[in-house]
Amino acid sequence: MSAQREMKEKNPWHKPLTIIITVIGVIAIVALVTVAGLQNRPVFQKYKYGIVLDAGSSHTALYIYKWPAEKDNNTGRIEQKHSCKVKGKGISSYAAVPEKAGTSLTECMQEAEMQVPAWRHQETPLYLGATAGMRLLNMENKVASDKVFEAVEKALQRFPFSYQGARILSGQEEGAFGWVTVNYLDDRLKQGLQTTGALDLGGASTQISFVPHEYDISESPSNAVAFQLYGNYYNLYTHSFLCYGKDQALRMALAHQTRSGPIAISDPCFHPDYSVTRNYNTLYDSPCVSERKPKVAPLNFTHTGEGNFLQCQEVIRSLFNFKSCKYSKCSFNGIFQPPVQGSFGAFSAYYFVMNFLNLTDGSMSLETITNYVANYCSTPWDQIKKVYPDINEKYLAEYCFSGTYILTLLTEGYNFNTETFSKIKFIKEIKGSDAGWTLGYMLNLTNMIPAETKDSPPLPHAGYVSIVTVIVLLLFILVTLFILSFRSIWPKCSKEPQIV
Ligand SMILES: Nc1nc2c(ncn2[C@@H]2O[C@H](COP(=O)(O)OP(=O)(O)OP(=O)(O)O)[C@@H](O)[C@H]2O)c(=O)[nH]1
Ligand SMILES: [Ca+2]
Repeated sequence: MSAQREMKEKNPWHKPLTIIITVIGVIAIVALVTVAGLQNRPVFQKYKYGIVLDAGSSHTALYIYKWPAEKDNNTGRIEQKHSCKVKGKGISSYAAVPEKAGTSLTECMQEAEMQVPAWRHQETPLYLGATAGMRLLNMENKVASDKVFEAVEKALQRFPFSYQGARILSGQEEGAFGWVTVNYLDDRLKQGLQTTGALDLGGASTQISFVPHEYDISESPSNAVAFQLYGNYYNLYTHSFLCYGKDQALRMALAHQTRSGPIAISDPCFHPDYSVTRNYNTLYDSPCVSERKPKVAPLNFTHTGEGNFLQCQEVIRSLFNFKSCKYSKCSFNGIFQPPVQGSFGAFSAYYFVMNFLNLTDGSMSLETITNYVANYCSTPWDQIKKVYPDINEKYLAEYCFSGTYILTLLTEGYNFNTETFSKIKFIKEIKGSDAGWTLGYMLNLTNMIPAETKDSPPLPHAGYVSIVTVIVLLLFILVTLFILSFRSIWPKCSKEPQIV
């Protein structure tokens, strides 16, 4: 009995001190795990959302962006959650039936309703920005353009989001916001790194934006945009060429070849054996070419292909005016442009076309690419259709023209040479978000490009380290005390080695 009592007294588990040490130890471990967990927890908290509709000349696309709810005070990373391509053509094509411009958006807007949690709908800003298609319609027929906007506004206001308006972006905004998007997604702005230029080829206009090496803004102030982002200053050069998107450029090329009103043309920018009938009125129904419509012309003309890259380049060159330049340097049409500088991201139709032609591999030289396009253009149309049976024939027929146009625009228009051309990356998206002006537009309108940069965890780093160190020290002391109190009974518990 007394031996049992003695054992009990010696057993450290029966000492109040041991119990206290154990309790404190457990609390310390729980505290350590909690602090570490909170400090390093993944950012999967609630999100906020923003929606931008890109009403382009060829089609409209809806983009939903999301960012961590507690970080919308400028520090959270914004990413694309979802995109939806509106069926049919761009809103400017509904000039004669404006209501349809509104209803065309319904499906994508319903998708947005599903994508954004219902409890966030009311606070989710919704923007619509229209680009070159509406710029042209506005020039051509202001009343029709206003009606399209009215219909679009009415349609968008029916949805539960926080509608912030629909408007036409200036070419300068379109270029600058594309540049912001690319550099934001690449984390170049936050880190103050060298920026990347942005090349956007749309259907009706094309934009070039970059930070030049030495830039005398005063030479052409209308091409300059000054930014202060994350504490850094940027003097951006940007220009948008209306009518030089790939659809309007093709119109201009066809207009050039039909200027005398022939019944047939043999076009070097289309494949040999290609042949379609085109309507004169349809071709010349755009402010980019309407003034050049031949006085006397039949209703239609036969458009056949010839597949000759060099001659196609000649036709394309005729769309540019390289002669007049009142500045120190010009791109074309008398527009000031400093020499291209640094790396570039080329997106939208630059990407669609170069990706189709398998020319997005950065290691290919300008010469290889040119030879490839020349060879592609000379391939007969029947053969092309056989090789690509699943590709929309309208797109397929135009890749020869588009490839040649892209090369001519970049080299002779913007003056990229063999060396600088290799710094162009043809991209669709960056880290899961599409390259384009929409993200930059939303960042600007929601004031989400901050002056300060740091993501701050709940505790400052020094505080976190101190707390963890104190807890670890405490644990160490407790474990030592624990071992010491156990040692008092070890001799009894341990087995003596037995000599047999
Ligand atoms: N091959 C191919 N072409 C496409 C695709 N999507 C759009 N395009 C064409 O590429 C060109 C440019 O498209 P976008 O960048 O959407 O042009 P947009 O925004 O409608 O036009 P802008 O208002 O001038 O910016 C147009 O000629 C489109 O018809 C695609 O998936 N594949
Ligand atoms: Ca566009």
